[in-house]
Amino acid sequence: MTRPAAIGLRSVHKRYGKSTALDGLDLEVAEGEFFCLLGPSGAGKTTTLKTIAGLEEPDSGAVELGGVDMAGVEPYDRGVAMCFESYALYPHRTAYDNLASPLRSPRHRLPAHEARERIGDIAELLGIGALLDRPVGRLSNGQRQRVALGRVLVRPARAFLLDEPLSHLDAKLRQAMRAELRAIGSVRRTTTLYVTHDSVEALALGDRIGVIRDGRMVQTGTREELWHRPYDTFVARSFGRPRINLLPGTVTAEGHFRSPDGAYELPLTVPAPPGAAVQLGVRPRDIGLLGPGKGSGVEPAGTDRGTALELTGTVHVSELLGRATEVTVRIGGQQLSLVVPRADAAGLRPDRPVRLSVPPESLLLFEADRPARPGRRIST
Ligand SMILES: Nc1ncnc2c1ncn2[C@@H]1O[C@H](COP(=O)(O)OP(=O)(O)OP(=O)(O)O)[C@@H](O)[C@H]1O
Repeated sequence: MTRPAAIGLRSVHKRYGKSTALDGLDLEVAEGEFFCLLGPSGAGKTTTLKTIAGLEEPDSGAVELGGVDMAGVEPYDRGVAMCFESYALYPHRTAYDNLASPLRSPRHRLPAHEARERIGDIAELLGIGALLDRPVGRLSNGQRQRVALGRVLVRPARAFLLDEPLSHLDAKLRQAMRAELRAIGSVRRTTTLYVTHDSVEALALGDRIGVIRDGRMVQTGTREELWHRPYDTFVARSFGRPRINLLPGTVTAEGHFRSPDGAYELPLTVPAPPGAAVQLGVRPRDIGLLGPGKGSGVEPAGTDRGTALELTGTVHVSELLGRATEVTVRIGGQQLSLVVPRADAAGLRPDRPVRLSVPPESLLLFEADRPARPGRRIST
């Protein structure tokens, strides 16, 4: 028999007046898994956590923890620990006291020395070990946020529900904390549902990631699945900076992709219906720079470089991104963004022709976007 999911949401609906927060949300988080819920503002992420914690009742659908329906079960009895973005701490008490208070409740009471050890370990990993004697009111926002996170992680729970717990930290600390967070013993042992709108964070942390939009789960999967086999253009756009290039065009009778002005055609590896309006997806880091071009327009598939496809365009702009350069190239009426090592881009000049290589296996094909629905990926 398979174990029931640690957290299961079955077609959960939740409205606030006229606005729909959850629109039939399904979610399954396995025991011990670190699951990241990624979505833009207003997608329903916080509502999802509150519904699991029992702070909100679903209008319909079910929330299960360990296979048990939670309808009518009080938040306190659900055994989950939640950290809000707007954290509630006792400002006049020390950081230590704030961390210790969950361990004083009858349910989680620990012998004093064990509590001290646990608090010390977590404070150390969160980088607040030296601040334990300070009143929380005298800490920075970022320090306070770490105390709030520590307060959740310090007590045993069947699941941690974390809502943007690193949002108030500066970029450097945030990156360091990401690495630390998963190393914390209690996090390693405990099912964790982690909400973020930052795709880099989701990719770095999640065993699996769920992409949520308008109160529905668009896709769940590993980072590889979401990256290489995105369900639609919304998921494809959610990962990778600069964003994936999505080039509108049509499918020719021969099954090629054709740009709207006919400036170029590329052979496709997936069968698509001739005449269909599609979008070709290619990530900026998958495109190579072959060197200056001889003229503008199209060059057919190269034969000397294996199966790489070649395109010729003109340089529009280039922008430094640390050690790499983002180059925008115009091909007919379309623009394509690519990221190349800084040295490779050194000789590029605006309005000069360049030749690009595109590995055919990196191409993704999507239906055209419709106003209410991002185009779905077309696969074999
Ligand atoms: N208490 C409430 N009253 C009215 N509307 C609400 C309430 N809570 C949430 N909503 C609405 O429900 C939708 C989902 O909100 P939710 O806070 O779950 O989104 P989110 O993905 O967490 O967004 P953010 O990243 O901005 O926190 C939004 O349209 C929001 O305005």
